[in-house]
Amino acid sequence: MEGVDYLADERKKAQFDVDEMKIVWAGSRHAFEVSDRISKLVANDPGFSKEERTMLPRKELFKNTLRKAAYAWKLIIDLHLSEEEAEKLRCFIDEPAFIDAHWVLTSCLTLIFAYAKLLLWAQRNNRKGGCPWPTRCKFGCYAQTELGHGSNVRGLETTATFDPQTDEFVIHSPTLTSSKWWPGGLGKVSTHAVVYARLITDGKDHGINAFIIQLRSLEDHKPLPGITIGDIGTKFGNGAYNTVDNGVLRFDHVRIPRDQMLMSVSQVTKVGKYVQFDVPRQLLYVPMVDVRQTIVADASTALSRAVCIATRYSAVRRQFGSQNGGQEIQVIDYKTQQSRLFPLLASAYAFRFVGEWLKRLYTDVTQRLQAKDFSTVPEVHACTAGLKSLTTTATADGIEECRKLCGGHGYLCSSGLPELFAIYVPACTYEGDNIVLLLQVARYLMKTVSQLGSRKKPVGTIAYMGKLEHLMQCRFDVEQAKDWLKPSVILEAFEARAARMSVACAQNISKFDNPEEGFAELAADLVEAALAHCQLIVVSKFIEKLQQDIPGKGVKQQLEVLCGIYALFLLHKHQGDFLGTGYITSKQASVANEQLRALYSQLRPNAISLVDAFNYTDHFLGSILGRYDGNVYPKLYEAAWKDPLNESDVPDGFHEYIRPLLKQQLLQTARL
Ligand SMILES: CCCCCCCCCC/C=C\CCCCCC(=O)SCCNC(=O)CCNC(=O)[C@H](O)C(C)(C)COP(=O)(O)OP(=O)(O)OC[C@H]1O[C@@H](n2cnc3c(N)ncnc32)[C@H](O)[C@@H]1OP(=O)(O)O
Ligand SMILES: Cc1cc2nc3c(=O)[nH]c(=O)nc-3n(C[C@H](O)[C@H](O)[C@H](O)COP(=O)(O)OP(=O)(O)OC[C@H]3O[C@@H](n4cnc5c(N)ncnc54)[C@H](O)[C@@H]3O)c2cc1C
Repeated sequence: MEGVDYLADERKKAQFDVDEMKIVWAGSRHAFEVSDRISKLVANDPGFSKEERTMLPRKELFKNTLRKAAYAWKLIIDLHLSEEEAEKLRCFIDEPAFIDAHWVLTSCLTLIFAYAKLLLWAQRNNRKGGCPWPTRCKFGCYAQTELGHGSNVRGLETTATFDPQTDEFVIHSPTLTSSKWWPGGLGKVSTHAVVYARLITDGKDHGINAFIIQLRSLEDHKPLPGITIGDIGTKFGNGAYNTVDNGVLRFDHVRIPRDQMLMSVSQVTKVGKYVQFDVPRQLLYVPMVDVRQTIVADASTALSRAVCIATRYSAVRRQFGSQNGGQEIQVIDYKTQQSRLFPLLASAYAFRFVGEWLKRLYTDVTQRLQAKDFSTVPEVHACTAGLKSLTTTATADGIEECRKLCGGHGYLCSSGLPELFAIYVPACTYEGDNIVLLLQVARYLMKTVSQLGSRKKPVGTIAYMGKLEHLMQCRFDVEQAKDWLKPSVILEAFEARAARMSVACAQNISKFDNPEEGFAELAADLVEAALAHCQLIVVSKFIEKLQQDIPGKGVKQQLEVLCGIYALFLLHKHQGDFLGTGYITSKQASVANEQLRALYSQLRPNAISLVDAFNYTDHFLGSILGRYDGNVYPKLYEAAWKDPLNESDVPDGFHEYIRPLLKQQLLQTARL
């Protein structure tokens, strides 16, 4: 039945002001209003329908994405949307596209610009003359990864050899493995790319640098001479990331003007002299930090979508326990369902707040860079790398868990979960493989531990290492479940665990003659230590959030419950670390679990309202199971009939393949 709110009773149970929570989730009243307006604009516009996306063949799917992108672009111009509104439009259209890269390029929002802006900043500061970066009527992509090398950026093979005779670079792909492979937007759309290649002057290899290269004609869109480009093929999942033209690119001695090198860390003069600037070489990598912090901010959006679907459906779905012909039990009331679902709900909120914090940290770093202060680059690199790894792994796993939480119906595309998973899961790989990134955090931690005796005091997220003596000795000395709710207790537990794991790794590495050999041998332990450090950051930023003034009846109390669940769930999951490092006893661990169960019970009546606070439209959720009104069964039934297979009662192929078999079977039966 249309118009009935099947979840109304659940909504009545809320013990907090949902509208105020919506503002906390959005980040501010202004951010809420923009999101609310733009999400409704998209939801009410049939031009942005997603209904048939998982059923379209690749070519049609891709063309449809091009149509949506052009339509979105027109709306931005016609409605005079601001950058903030345009970014929300991109988010709520909910279709990964080449346009993601283009928007970064032209409006400071898109991916490529994120990469280019720091490089260009340095370029502006070190070089006179205009900027070669295309700003109008062009589409860009970021071409770093090659067929043979992705993680190992230093191992890239594409060459950029300077020719002083013509004042040009010759760009070349010397081997098959040097083919650029994966860049989004490259395969069919981009006219330009930022290409990472080895700089060679006078026969000498100066390592990786970035170049802006035109790839396609602006007249007929054909690849320019010497350039081979194509799409790399269909990817995992129906619809999903197949809306993006991830591409392959090869150069055959392509010439570009000298000023198309992004001279951020070094320069090549007209006579071919290589000049290294007085800036850290890592500046070349800083743009990756920009995209990683965006990915952290996006993780909470993807996870909250899955959690919203699974929570609403868990309140609608009933199994077992009917008495005297009454209704069965809502599956959300099973403790096992709660212990799988509620930590994910808590994680969505935790990732939201750590994402906000990371954005502020990153803004601070970019301001420092403008003032040529590079001191905080290592910390922001460790934070973005580590949090990108933690949040994307937890989100990808969380989406899959939400699918399972929805039982069989979660496996239908109409649940929205398979496609959400297929779109999201590459986040564990792109912009840095998650293990490779945790190893970067581990390097930072080992460096910090080795410098503890020096005068360099650890600051920022690593400040806790400054009280190492205390953290190595302290013991958790309280016994009651409610003690686990004290922020200072939780914080010390996570600090002691992280510090002890790092120190143990450092001690084990020191047993090797060669520290690099030790690092390689202990890599698995180092990844665990890095994860413990990152979890500490997330927990501590949640606790910091709670110290702010949070208006609205019951809002702060709900966030306290969520924070407790996030921290105690991690403690339960990684009990081995906490027990192994000797900070808590097994009795204290069991008391913590008791407290965790109590928090689940406190959360239960608020569950539906806590997901309503995400303020997602049914269009954005794209899920029958997650519908706001809970009207699941009639809509599932209706949707089944829209499947192309149901267009006729007798399927194509019946006469060729089924009928002869049936006849054969009939004959055999007759012979018997
Ligand atoms: C809800 C549905 C979803 C909706 C979709 C929309 C989503 C929108 C958001 C997402 C947008 C787009 C998605 C797609 C984007 C994908 C783009 C890409 O994938 S681009 C390719 C990215 N590639 C990588 O990330 C490669 C990973 N590898 C590396 O980063 C490095 O090579 C390395 C760090 C592993 C280097 O290793 P190594 O060789 O040991 O390093 P070096 O010797 O070169 O340097 C070490 C030195 O540098 C410091 N360092 C390293 N990285 C950085 C950095 N990024 N910033 C600052 N400093 C860095 C490192 O700490 C070392 O410093 P020392 O002082 O020497 O210790
Ligand atoms: C959807 C998608 C979009 C992308 N978009 C772009 C783009 O726009 N532009 C671009 O340039 N690239 C892009 N990429 C490429 C992406 O950045 C790389 O795939 C990523 O950096 C991982 O590198 P790799 O593929 O070389 O993995 P590998 O490094 O080959 O990883 C394979 C395995 O080896 C392990 N491994 C590797 N090195 C180490 C180590 N040192 N220690 C321990 N284990 C290790 C990894 O953990 C992993 O398990 C995209 C990728 C995807 C999937």
